[in-house]
Amino acid sequence: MDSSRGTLTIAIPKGTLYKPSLDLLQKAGFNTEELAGDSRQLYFTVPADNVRYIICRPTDIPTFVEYGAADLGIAGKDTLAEQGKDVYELLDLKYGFCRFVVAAPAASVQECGGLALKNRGHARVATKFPRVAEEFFRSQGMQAEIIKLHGNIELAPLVGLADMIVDIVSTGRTLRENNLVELVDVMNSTARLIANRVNRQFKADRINRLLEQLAALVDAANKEG
Ligand SMILES: Nc1ncnc2c1ncn2[C@@H]1O[C@H](COP(=O)(O)OP(=O)(O)OP(=O)(O)O)[C@@H](O)[C@H]1O
Ligand SMILES: O=P(O)(O)OC[C@H]1O[C@H](OP(=O)(O)OP(=O)(O)O)[C@H](O)[C@@H]1O
Repeated sequence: MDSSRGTLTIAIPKGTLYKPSLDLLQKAGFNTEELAGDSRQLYFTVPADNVRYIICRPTDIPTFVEYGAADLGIAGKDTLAEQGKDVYELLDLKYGFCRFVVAAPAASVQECGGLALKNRGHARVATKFPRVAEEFFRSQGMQAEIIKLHGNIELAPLVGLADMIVDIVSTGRTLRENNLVELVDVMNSTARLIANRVNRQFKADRINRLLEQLAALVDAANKEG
């Protein structure tokens, strides 16, 4: 088996991780110029690099990779933790840093006697990450009713849909501007390079080469601070 042949298909997440992902690939010597414009095209082939890029919703990246529609993809650890898809996590790319937190309205902190979670008893929790939330509350020995939402989670406790939220926080601005406070820091998340389990072997030479390049770039960026 020649494990270096064939076009490599890389799934790039649109949204927050899009630009840093293209920047990293460009630094590794890949031509990502065509993807940098404001085109609505979702599929790009760069024959000179023997690479094909597909542009996906961030939460769909693990699915494209699991099914082998992409050999590689870039996804947040938050998404990977939530979905538990059968993909190979190759590298922590160390950008897209955010944290999973439990948060509640500032006003309720006084009512519950402070930030301690245990004083809150049975709680209704809104989140985009029901699996992470459920596992967290179970690990605390707490009962929680999990309400799945698809975005703007911070709204839920402000209108009585939930007592608390489990969501990701980056700068903390969204929590602050909605008068919510962090009760618990659950887990950190950064972007990860993931691979399809079969194609990781089948295209091992190419993937290993790319992996080494990216790992060196990530290391260098980290040393720069
Ligand atoms: N405010 C943020 N700061 C830094 N990284 C973030 C932030 N929000 C999300 N991320 C990271 O970027 C990833 C993609 O988030 P983004 O907001 O672009 O898409 P999404 O709305 O979560 O995805 P989808 O459109 O598929 O539902 C997240 O999984 C997370 O790892
Ligand atoms: O701490 P901050 O820097 O304010 O960032 C946190 C916000 O970013 C994410 O939302 P996103 O923009 O992905 O929108 P969403 O609510 O539709 O998921 C997250 O769900 C928070 O709302």
